[in-house]
Formats: sequence, structure tokens, C-alpha cells
Amino acid sequence: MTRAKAQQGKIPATVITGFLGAGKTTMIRNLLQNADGKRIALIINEFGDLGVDGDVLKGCGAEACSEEDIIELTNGCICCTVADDFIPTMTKLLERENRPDHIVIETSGLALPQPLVAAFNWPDIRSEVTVDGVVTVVDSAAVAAGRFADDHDKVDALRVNDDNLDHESPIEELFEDQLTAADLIVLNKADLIDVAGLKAVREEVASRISRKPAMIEARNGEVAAAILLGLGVGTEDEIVNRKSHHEMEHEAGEEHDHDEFESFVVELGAIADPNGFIDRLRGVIAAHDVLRLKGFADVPGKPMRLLIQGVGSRIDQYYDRAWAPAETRGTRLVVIGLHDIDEAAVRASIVALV
Ligand SMILES: Nc1nc2c(ncn2[C@@H]2O[C@H](COP(=O)(O)OP(=O)(O)OP(=O)(O)O)[C@@H](O)[C@H]2O)c(=O)[nH]1
Repeated sequence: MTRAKAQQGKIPATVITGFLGAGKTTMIRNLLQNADGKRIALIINEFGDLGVDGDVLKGCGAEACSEEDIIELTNGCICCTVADDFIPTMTKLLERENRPDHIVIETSGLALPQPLVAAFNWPDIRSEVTVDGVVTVVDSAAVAAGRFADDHDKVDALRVNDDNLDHESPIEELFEDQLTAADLIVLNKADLIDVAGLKAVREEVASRISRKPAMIEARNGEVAAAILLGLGVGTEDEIVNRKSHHEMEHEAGEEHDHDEFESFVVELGAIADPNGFIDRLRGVIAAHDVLRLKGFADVPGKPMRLLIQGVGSRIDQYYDRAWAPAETRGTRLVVIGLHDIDEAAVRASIVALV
């Protein structure tokens, strides 16, 4: 039987992966607003105890995906909770009377896509769903700035104090594992670098993988639905050939974990001067090597909450939606860094900014 025939009648699922802040949620938001009439169910997984992505996507009000079709998996990174969280969620989704035309899964920025894609070979899932393709979103500006290559010294220093750190560079390795799993690589944030820079990014990304998946450039995750949802690969059949560093290092099957990364939530009161706060926040991010910071701020006198999105030293801010009447106004920020991040110092520094 041909692959196309074997997959006929199955619901296609697209896995969207990519490092913290690459632009996955932005791309999905754009997809939902331009879904060519398809009804999409969305499974979202985030690292950190504050569901920002789900909130952003629920708030976009796209017809392609109603709020009940947005399912958040909050019990840890999706690649570690396949059996306990992902499979039961998929089973429930497949039991629904009104099945979606397509399933989109946004992994956390720290997830290894391989175990997730392999889960599509579980008998109950395999008979009903196929992985249309894995799309890996890349922050081109971060690659150009050397963010996935230049932390060798830091990792070497960490390893001196921690024998358990068996990996080369956790960030670099994860970046490569996410590229290795890809059927399509989206070089996002193309607006932030010039043509020569983009060419160099393309070459660097290609040099990190042995396969040659298609690569396209994008601004604000603007990729046509027909491309994103029409890869038709059936990646579950091929995932054994796209092993992660962890799988290659631990062929015997040792569980991987995310001990190299840490996240915590900082809660604050109202922020009267958001511009000044964000300016000073950049200093804290740089001083403590914060990888990702995101959340919402309460600005007195404003009916809407201020969304704050920090990726490295870049911080975007915009008022995303009105505070709901039953909601307690406040400022909540999730901070993600390497495992040696000094949580107490970061907390104290952020609190001191207000
Ligand atoms: N300039 C620019 N900013 C972008 C682009 N795509 C996304 N962003 C911004 O980058 C930040 C992170 O985007 P997200 O879509 O939340 O990234 P993500 O990959 O979902 O992040 P995590 O879920 O934390 O891993 C936001 O402030 C976006 O507005 C782009 O193409 N250009």
C-alpha cells in the first residue's frame, strides 16, 4: 500500500516547534486568521507556569479555532508527558463528535520534537492521525547574533560545577535537535536582519543538519496555510531517522529531562511607568542571561493589560486585551533561563524596578 493510501482518511497533524521566542505563537496566530476555512484544533504546550501563549491565541478570536478547540497541556514539557498528557488529550479529541479538519501542536520552546512525533506511532493514534509535517521556526536574528553558538564558555564553566551536565551546550543541542526533526524550516524574523545576514543564517542552519528540509523566510510568521498545513509527509514513519542528541547518546532508552533550564514567575503590583520599567528590564535580562521573559502588566488607568514579550534583549510590548471584570489586575512575568540562573537575584532586581 502506498503511503498516501495508508494515510487517507486520517486527520493531519502539524507539529510546530522552535526555540524559545522564535515566533511559534505568532505564526499560529497568523495561520488561524488565514486558515482557508479549515477547522483547526490546537494543542499548546508551554514551559513555565504562566499560560501566555494560550491566552494570546484565545484572544485572537479567529473563526478557524474556537476557544474549546484550544487545548493547553500544562503538566510539563510535551516531550516528557507523552504518555500521561498528550496521548489522553489526543484520544479525547478524537472521541469528539465534531472532529477538526487539522490538528496543530505547538511544542514548548524547550521540547524535543522526536518523542512527540514518535507518539503518533502508538496504535490508537496511528490509525486515526498522521503527522502532516514538523515545522521548525527559527529566530533568524538570534542565529545571526550567535545565540546558538556562543555559549560554549558558559557551558564549560557550568560543567566544572555540575558533573551531571552531560551535554555539550544545552541551547545549541536543543536548537539542532529541533532542526533535525524538521520537514520545513521557517527562517522567521527576517525583518530584523539584512539580505547578507539572512544568507549567512541559511548557511549556518543548513550546516547543522545532515538532511535538507525546505527552508523559507518569514516576517511575523506569515506563511500561507496551504504551505504550513500541506506538507503531506507522514513524519511518524521517518522519525527514527531523525534522532536527537539525547537519543544518540542514550540508545539504551534513558529518559531525557530539562534540568538544564529553569523557569519561575515574578508577581508585581501595578506599573505606573511601563516604558521606564521595560527599559530597565533590559538591563536585568542582560545581567542575568535571561533567555525568555513574557507576561502581562497592570498599568494604572488603562482598561487593557500590557503584554510584555522579551526574547534575549529584545522586548516587545502592546496592550492585548481588556482586563475581564472578574479578573484581579496585576503584573505577572514568567522568566526562563539556564539552570544556574540566580532566581533570588533576578526577582529582587525586577521588584526593584517598580
Ligand atoms: N520583529 C519580529 N518580531 C517577531 C517576529 N515573529 C515573532 N516576533 C516577536 O517575537 C516575540 C516572541 O514571539 P512568540 O510568537 O511568542 O514566540 P514563541 O516561539 O511562541 O515563544 P515561546 O512560546 O516562548 O517559545 C514576540 O514579541 C513576537 O511579537 C518577526 O518575524 N519579526
